Amino acid sequence: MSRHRIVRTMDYNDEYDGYDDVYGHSVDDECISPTDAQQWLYDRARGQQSMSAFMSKNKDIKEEEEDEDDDEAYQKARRDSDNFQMPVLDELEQAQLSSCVDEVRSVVGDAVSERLIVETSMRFGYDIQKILDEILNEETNKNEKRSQKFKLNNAPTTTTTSITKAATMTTPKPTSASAVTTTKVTLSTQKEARRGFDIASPKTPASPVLSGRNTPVDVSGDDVARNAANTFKVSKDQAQRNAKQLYEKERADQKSQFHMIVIGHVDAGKSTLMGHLLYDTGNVSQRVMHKHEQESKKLGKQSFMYAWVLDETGEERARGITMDVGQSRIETESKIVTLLDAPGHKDFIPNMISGATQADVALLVVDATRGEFESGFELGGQTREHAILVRSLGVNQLGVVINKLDTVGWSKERFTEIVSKLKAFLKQAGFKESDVSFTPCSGLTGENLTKRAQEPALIVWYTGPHLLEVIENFKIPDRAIDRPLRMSVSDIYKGTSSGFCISGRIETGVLCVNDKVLVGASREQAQVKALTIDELSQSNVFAGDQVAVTLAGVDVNNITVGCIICDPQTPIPVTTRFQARIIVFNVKVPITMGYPVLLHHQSLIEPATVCKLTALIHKSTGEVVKKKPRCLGNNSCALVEVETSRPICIERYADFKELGRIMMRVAGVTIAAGMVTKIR
Ligand SMILES: Nc1nc2c(ncn2[C@@H]2O[C@H](COP(=O)(O)OP(=O)(O)OP(=O)(O)O)[C@@H](O)[C@H]2O)c(=O)[nH]1
Repeated sequence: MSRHRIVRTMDYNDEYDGYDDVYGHSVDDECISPTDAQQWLYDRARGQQSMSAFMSKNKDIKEEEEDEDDDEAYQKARRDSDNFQMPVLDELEQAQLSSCVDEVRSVVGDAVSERLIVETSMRFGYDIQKILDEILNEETNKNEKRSQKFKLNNAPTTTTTSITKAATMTTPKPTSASAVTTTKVTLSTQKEARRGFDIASPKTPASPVLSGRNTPVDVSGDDVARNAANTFKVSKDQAQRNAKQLYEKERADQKSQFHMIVIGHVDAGKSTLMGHLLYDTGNVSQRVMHKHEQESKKLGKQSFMYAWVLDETGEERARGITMDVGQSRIETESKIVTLLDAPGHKDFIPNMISGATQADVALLVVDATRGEFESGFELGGQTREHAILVRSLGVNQLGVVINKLDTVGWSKERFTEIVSKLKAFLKQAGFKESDVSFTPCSGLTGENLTKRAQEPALIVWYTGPHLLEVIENFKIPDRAIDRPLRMSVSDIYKGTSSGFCISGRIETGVLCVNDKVLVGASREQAQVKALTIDELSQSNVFAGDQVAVTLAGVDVNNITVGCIICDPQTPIPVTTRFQARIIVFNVKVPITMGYPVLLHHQSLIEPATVCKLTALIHKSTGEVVKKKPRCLGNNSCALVEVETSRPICIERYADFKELGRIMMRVAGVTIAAGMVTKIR
C-alpha cells in the first residue's frame, strides 16, 4: 500500500450553494488546540529551558509606547465607564446586552467606553453587525479628526507611521500571563495600513500541520512577465488533439476508476474498516495479515491488526493513529477504486484536506458506541468538520458507515438515532438525500463488509446492501476531458531516469508524452518525458487520473507542492490578489481587514491576508446585504478580497470548478471556505 498525497475528481454539475447554512455549527471546538496552545503558552520543549532563562531572554522587550492622544482617549473611556450606571433590564434583555458587550469588546478592546457600547447596543436592538459598524465608524471619525489636528500641528513633518500609530487600538489580549502576542485592529484612515496580526509563514518549520508541504517559489513579477512574453510553440499534434476521441479510443473497454476518501473522527475505525475490506477482497494476503496479527499481538495492540494494513509507519503503529493519508486499491466487478484513508486527528487536518482535494466520493465513518458518536459529532469532534470540508471541496456522494455496531448489540434504535441526527446535518451541509447512504457494520468483526449481514441481531432489521455494494454503487463523476490541461502537483521526487518526477491529479484535459507544459507561477516551459499510473507506463493520461510525470527542461526549484501544470496555449491565471465568496464558520475573533490566514488551494498552503471586505451577502439569494462591512462573524457569507504573499495559480470557480475552491485556516482551525469569483 502506498502513502502519498493523492487525487480528486468531482461532480462538475453540482453547485456549491445551499449547504452553507450549517457552517456556523460545524467545527465548534471548545478545547484549545495544540497549535493554539503553541501560540500562547510557555513551552519547555521549545528550547526555553527554564522560566528564568525564558524571562531573561525576553527582558529587553520594551513596553509598547502609547501615543498621548491614545492615552487621553483611553483615560476618557475609563472615566466614562467608571461613572456609568447600567440600565435596569429584565433577565432576557440583560443576557442579550451582556453577550453583546462581550462580543463588541472582543473586537474593539478596552479603548471604547462601557457607556458607548451599552447605549449603542440598545439603540441597535443588539444587532452586533450594526453596533460594531456604528462604534467603529465613530472611532474612525474621531481618529480622522485627531489625525487632521495632528497634521495641522505638525504640518511639515507628518509621517505615515505616526498617524497610523495614533489610531491603533488593541483588541483582546490573551489572559495568560505568559502570552506574548497581541492582536491588533488598526483604525487608521491610511489606505495602506493593514489590520491583524502576523502568523508564521509555512516556510518556518515543522508544525505537524504543515509537514511535507511547500509553498511556491518566490516568483518576481519580472520572471512572470519574461516567461509570459515567451511564445510557446507546441506541436501540431498537441495543438489539434481531440481529447474526447482519444479517451474513447483508449479507455472505452476499461473499468471506470474513482478515488474514495475515508473520513471521520479520530478512532472511528476508518483504518480497521479499510484494512479488513482489503483483506476480505483478497488485496492483502493471508501471510501479511498473519504477520500483522503476530506483531500487533506482541505490542499488546492486536485490535489494530487490520489498521496496520494502512497505518504503515512505526509512529502511526506505536501511537495507534493515522497521521498521513494512506492509499490502496480495490477492484469491484465494474470499478477500480483508489482508497484514501485520511487521518481523523485534528492536528492532521491539512493532510486530510490534501487527500480530500483528490477524492471523487467519500465514506464517512462514525463510531456507534454510546458516547463516542456524540463526542465525534456533537462535542467539537471531526465528524462535522470532515463532512463540511469534503463538501466544500466538491465531493457530493457520501456513504455513511455506522461502524462498531457490535458495541451496542446491533441495536436498531441506536442506528436510527444516529441516522436521523446525521441526515439533518448532512442535508444542511449540502448533500442531496439521494446521494447519501447509511450502512451498519463492524470493521473489526467484518460484519456486512463484503457479504450481506449474517449477525442474527442485525438481520432482523437490516436487509440492505453491504459496504462493498455501496462502494460499487457510487456514480462515476464526469471527467472534464475536453477542457484545457490543468494538473495540480501533490508530490515531487527524483525519478529513476534523467529529469525528475511530479505526481498529482489531472484535474482537466489530457496530457501526452512529449507535450509541452507550463509549470507553476513562474510559467517556465517543460516537456513531458514519461507518464505513469500506478507505476505502469502510459502514453496519454486524462482528467481524473492520478499520475506521475517525468519532466525535462525545467529547474526542479521552480516546482513546488501545490503548483499547477497547465496547457501553454491556454495558461492558468497567475495572481497575488483575487475576490472570493466565502462562508465563515469558526472564528474566535471576527475577520477584519488585514486578517491573516493560511490559504488552502488544492495541495497549496500559502500565507495570505483578507485585504478587503467587499460585501456581506445573503446566504441563499446571494444578494448584497451590506457593502463594506467592518467585520465578519461566524456563519456570515461575504465577498472578500484575498492577497497572497507570492503569486499563485488559481482559477475562477465559474471557469474551472476544481481549481476555484479555497479554504482558509488559522491556528489549526478551518475558519472559512469559498469559491473564487474574480481574479485581479
Ligand atoms: N468493537 C469494535 N472496535 C473497533 C471497530 N473498528 C475499529 N475498532 C477499534 O477502534 C480502535 C481505532 O481503530 P482505527 O481503525 O485505528 O481508527 P481510525 O478511525 O482509523 O483512527 P485514526 O485514523 O487515527 O483517526 C482500534 O482499537 C480498533 O480495534 C469495530 O467495528 N468494533
